[in-house]
Amino acid sequence: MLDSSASAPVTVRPEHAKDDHPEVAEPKIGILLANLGTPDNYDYWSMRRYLNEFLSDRRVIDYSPWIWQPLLQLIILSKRPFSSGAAYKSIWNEDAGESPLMTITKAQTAKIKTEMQKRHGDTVMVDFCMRYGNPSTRSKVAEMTAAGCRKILFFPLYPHYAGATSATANDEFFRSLTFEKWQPVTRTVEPYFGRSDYIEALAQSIERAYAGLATKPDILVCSYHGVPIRYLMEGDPYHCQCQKTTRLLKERLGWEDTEITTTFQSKFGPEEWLQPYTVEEVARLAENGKKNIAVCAPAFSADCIETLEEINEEIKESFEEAGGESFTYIPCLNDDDAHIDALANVIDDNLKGWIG
Ligand SMILES: C=CC1=C(C)c2cc3[nH]c(cc4nc(cc5[nH]c(cc1n2)c(C)c5CCC(=O)O)C(CCC(=O)O)=C4C)c(C)c3C=C
Ligand SMILES: [Fe+2]
Ligand SMILES: [Fe+2]
Repeated sequence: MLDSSASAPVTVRPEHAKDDHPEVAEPKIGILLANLGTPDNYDYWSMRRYLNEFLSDRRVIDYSPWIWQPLLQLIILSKRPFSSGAAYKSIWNEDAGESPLMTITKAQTAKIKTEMQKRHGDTVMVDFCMRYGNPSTRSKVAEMTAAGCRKILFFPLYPHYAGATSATANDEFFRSLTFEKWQPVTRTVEPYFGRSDYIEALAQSIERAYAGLATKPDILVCSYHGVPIRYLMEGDPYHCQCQKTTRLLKERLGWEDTEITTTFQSKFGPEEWLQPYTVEEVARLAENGKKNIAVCAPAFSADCIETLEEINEEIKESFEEAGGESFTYIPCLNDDDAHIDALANVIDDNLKGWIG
């Protein structure tokens, strides 16, 4: 576990303090990165605990709990922990005893910490938390305030805003603040789906992947995690932000419309989700003669079950069964240097007035 509080906080006495005052830590600025979360293991109970917390979140599934909870507890959570557990097992980082999302989030945090300390020295403290599972948002907010962070910048690591991701991470952060006697000053970070440094990092990763291929793919499929269409109609801007990322990427790469497309994956439940669905679109592409495709996943800042298992196993299979010949998955930006630099720039832009 990455431990940014390894050195004990330096404590000072308030200037007017008598002996009956507690000591307080030297003030710092906390940068708390947040990702979605992940199970502690892939066994039935670890999976059930994780999925229960995740799928009970009303920002994710907004049905009335009177209808949803019996369905979730009695039907979904009696089956899905087995199938999801098997999917996690196929991608698990056995050496570290954790999921890829956890390993990559730790690597990102370590690099961002080095970069921020290079830029700002010891006035900043960098750490990460998860919305579901461990390390919890509440535990990290408590650690940061105890270490003297009188200001905290909370940064959900999603390029695009969605109620089911950024907003629920922020909700949990705000709830965590309710437990602090001396609440820090806080800010949350604007989505970065259109920033030129993020688009540049994406474009470079695609150019690198294409340079290593014998033949240029017929098309690049930008596969974003989906949400129900109803969420878009109720005002969630996620769809439009995803479309904009693809357009900016296409412009930066200097490509034609026919060389790149947007799709949505990971449909869950009976409602209609954003379309086209990746799993169907790759089959259609193969049937229409596009036998050589590449797929990237710009909505994910780190590879996870949805990219390593769903895209690179299920979606690839759908393409090949429809006659596709060559399927290249381009990994997420993860701890790529250009990505870390872009994230550090997002942090710096959001620290304005607090630092420098
Ligand atoms: C990248 C943005 C994401 C959006 C938008 C999103 C919306 C959303 N997700 C679900 C249901 C599930 N998502 C699951 C996993 C998962 N989702 C994201 C990201 C977004 N979700 C990530 C990064 C992950 C992977 C976590 C990991 O540990 O690797 C799952 C779990 C899959 C499983 O275990 O079976 C579900 C279920 C909904 C319903 C939704 C929008 C309403
Ligand atoms: Fe999801
Ligand atoms: Fe849109």
